[in-house]
Amino acid sequence: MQASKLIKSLRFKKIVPKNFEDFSVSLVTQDTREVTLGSIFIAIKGAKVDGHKLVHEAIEKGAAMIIAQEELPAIAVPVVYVQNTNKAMAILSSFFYETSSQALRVIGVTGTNGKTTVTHIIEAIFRNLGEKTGLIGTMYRKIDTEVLKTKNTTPDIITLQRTLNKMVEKGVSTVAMEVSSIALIQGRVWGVDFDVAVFTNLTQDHLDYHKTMANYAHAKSLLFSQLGNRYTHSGDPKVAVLNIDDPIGEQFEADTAAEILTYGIKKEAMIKAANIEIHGEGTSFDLVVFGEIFHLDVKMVGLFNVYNILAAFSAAYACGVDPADIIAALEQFPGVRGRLQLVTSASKVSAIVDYSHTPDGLLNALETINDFAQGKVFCVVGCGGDRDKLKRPKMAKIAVEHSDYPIFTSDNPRSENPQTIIDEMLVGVPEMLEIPTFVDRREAINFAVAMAKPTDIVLIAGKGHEDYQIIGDTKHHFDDVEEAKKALDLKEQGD
Ligand SMILES: CC(=O)N[C@H]1[C@@H](OP(=O)(O)OP(=O)(O)OC[C@H]2O[C@@H](n3ccc(=O)[nH]c3=O)[C@H](O)[C@@H]2O)O[C@H](CO)[C@@H](O)[C@@H]1O[C@H](C)C(=O)N[C@@H](C)C(=O)N[C@H](CCC(=O)O)C(=O)O
Ligand SMILES: Nc1ncnc2c1ncn2[C@@H]1O[C@H](COP(=O)(O)OP(=O)(O)OP(=O)(O)O)[C@@H](O)[C@H]1O
Ligand SMILES: N[C@H](CCC[C@H](N)C(=O)O)C(=O)O
Ligand SMILES: [Mg+2]
Repeated sequence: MQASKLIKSLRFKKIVPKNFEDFSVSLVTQDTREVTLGSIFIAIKGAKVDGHKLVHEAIEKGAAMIIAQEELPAIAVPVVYVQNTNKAMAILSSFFYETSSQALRVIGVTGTNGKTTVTHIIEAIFRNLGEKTGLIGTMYRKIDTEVLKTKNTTPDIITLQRTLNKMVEKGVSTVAMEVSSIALIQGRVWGVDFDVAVFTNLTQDHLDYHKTMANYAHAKSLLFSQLGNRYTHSGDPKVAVLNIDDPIGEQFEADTAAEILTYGIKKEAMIKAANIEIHGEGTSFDLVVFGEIFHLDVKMVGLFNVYNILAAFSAAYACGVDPADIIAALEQFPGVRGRLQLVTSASKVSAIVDYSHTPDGLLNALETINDFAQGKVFCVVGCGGDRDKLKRPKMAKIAVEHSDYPIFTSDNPRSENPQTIIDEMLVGVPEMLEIPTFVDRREAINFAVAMAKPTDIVLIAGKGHEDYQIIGDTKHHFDDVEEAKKALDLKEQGD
């Protein structure tokens, strides 16, 4: 695409110099590390780095045009001044990648917990229909069978548009993507044409970033206001899928002009679950779809997973998929890696690795395990460094109140002192209780497994699929499932 054509998409701008020699744009990027000959570099004022200070580096690497929001000293290439480079980035990347999201069915999922799980279930439903699917979220970006690494749950808008574009090229038709609250505030999905937006739930997380729960809820609401009321490329109406049991779900009804599809268990919903029976190997329940009843036996356990299944079912139903086809996929779905993932052993002690890193997530995981545990429940848990500090005493209290043996440890301490994080967890626990604490997560897991007796369960919470521990700026290899297996093997050898 020619530069002159591309920057036409920015209406309010000043170009210096006014007349420039046109060129074919090789890449639009906000990152100097990606710049190649013929790129347009967009200077973003980030939390750590100001892209305006990196303009010379970008030009040295071949940038042929700069988009800026702050006055730059005279430079060798044309500069397009705009009011907000973040917005310009959204507009330019959408045009450069030819508004790929309009050629795809895009299902966005937001909420504190359950996004990764729900997007994986949605992906499985459409894949089961024989479609090529896309997935964007915490664990990876998936373009049909190709798996790409990811830094954020919701990537920056350029990476996102690039990924969507590649999906179109590869023949993908439906994309399930996690949309985090931070991404919504930062405009990482500006310009993305969602067809369906799903809300899972809202409980405490990320208050380090949003400061108040009201701000956090507002951030989530942006997905629903952004959904709009236009008809999709296929002529289907846009739909907001809302968990009606969560009071915030009800609030979001007023934030969108799209059609509403509600799901829930407690309140009167369009799509409901009833007669729920949870057992160690799975869950059975009746799915009530506008009054019509279907019986389901799924492999996932826990009431919260019934909510996740309802959310995914509703999203597919909103796209017009036949309930029988959705149910066929739901009954086969094996669960997601690192979400209540069972690690068994001959010693009959089991470990469960789960990504519960919020108070509500931890409570749900423990309540679910308590429902089917025959022996005692151990809970190895830590709290992330450089993340919401208010979660720490709350998660500690939940571990103490809902498990028989809580053990506190580290979970990605990042730039913080791990012992300080543990001390801040201990604030939530009555002083007379002696909680074993281990800064070294491996020691904590080994201790719990060594103490456990046959039929006991050791929940290892907070890191799920993560295969690293971030200490300072360094990512060390660390995998809870691997560690649990090693500890269980060691226990068997010792017995
Ligand atoms: C606090 C926060 O959200 N930070 C995000 C933000 O980074 P930032 O503002 O600090 O950016 P910066 O590093 O100052 O860089 C500014 C600009 O300079 C550019 N730059 C920088 C260095 C360089 O050498 N060259 C260069 O061009 C950068 O590309 C950028 O354009 O913009 C970046 C690009 O979009 C994000 O990757 C980054 O996420 C960081 C890694 C992060 O940890 N974010 C977390 C808090 C987050 O976003 N989490 C959510 C929710 C998770 C969940 O609940 O599932 C998520 O969606 O991941
Ligand atoms: N619907 C739900 N309600 C409450 N807790 C849930 C729900 N679904 C999952 N959880 C808990 O939260 C953990 C994380 O689940 P999942 O990865 O699906 O959420 P997420 O929203 O993608 O999280 P993140 O914000 O880190 O991306 C699970 O391991 C489980 O303990
Ligand atoms: N998306 C969440 C994941 C937290 C996972 C936990 N292991 C931690 O590092 O705190 C975050 O970045 O806050
Ligand atoms: Mg996720």
